[in-house]
Amino acid sequence: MIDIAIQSKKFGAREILRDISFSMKVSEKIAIIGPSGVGKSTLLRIVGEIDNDFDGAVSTVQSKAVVFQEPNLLRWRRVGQNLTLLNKGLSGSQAHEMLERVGLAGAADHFPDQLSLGQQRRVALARAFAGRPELLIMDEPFASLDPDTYEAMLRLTESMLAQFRPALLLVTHDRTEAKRLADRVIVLSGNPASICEVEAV
Ligand SMILES: Nc1ncnc2c1ncn2[C@@H]1O[C@H](COP(=O)(O)OP(=O)(O)OP(=O)(O)O)[C@@H](O)[C@H]1O
Repeated sequence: MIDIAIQSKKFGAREILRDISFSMKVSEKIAIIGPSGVGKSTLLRIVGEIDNDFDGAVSTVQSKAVVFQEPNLLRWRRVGQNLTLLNKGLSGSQAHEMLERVGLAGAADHFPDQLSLGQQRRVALARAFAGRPELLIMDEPFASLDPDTYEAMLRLTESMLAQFRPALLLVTHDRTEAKRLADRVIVLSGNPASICEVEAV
């Protein structure tokens, strides 16, 4: 169980989040939706322990991975090394297998810039799942993809979630996507933001 209990998050004098509490069961998938600027990414950064400057508490999760909208690959390292450097204990052949899993067999020795943006996002997905995370955090991972690539990425993510079964905390603008990927949808609204609706899918 991962417990999130944020009493307040401020940037300077401005309060962004207030009284946001929920728990995630093992392998539970939760989507966070809400208007632009409401505080979705701020919430993810707190849960991901990237931002510790808030009032409240979140469970410490030993093994977590974060996928952002940008693939955020190390450009000067080969694709295979992008997987092994960030996942201690992952062998070169295991990295190969993960790349094969995302449809990129043979890409291990390429540099990220030699791949398309869609392929780079697949690498980011392989890197995230390679560590077998207990919690996967995704911040609008499918934004600005063309429709075919979008559908392919969504399907790949669905099948990897089913295979590896991490808990998922996903931020998206898209309610349909939220319902497709998540067991529960949490809607944030207000200023400061709090939970205005929780929808079981
Ligand atoms: N480091 C920061 N310093 C000051 N204000 C910040 C900082 N990061 C975010 N904010 C502000 O906090 C508010 C919430 O931002 P956040 O990025 O969490 O929103 P969001 O819901 O993820 O938006 P979007 O859907 O557009 O990505 C915004 O008003 C933003 O300007």
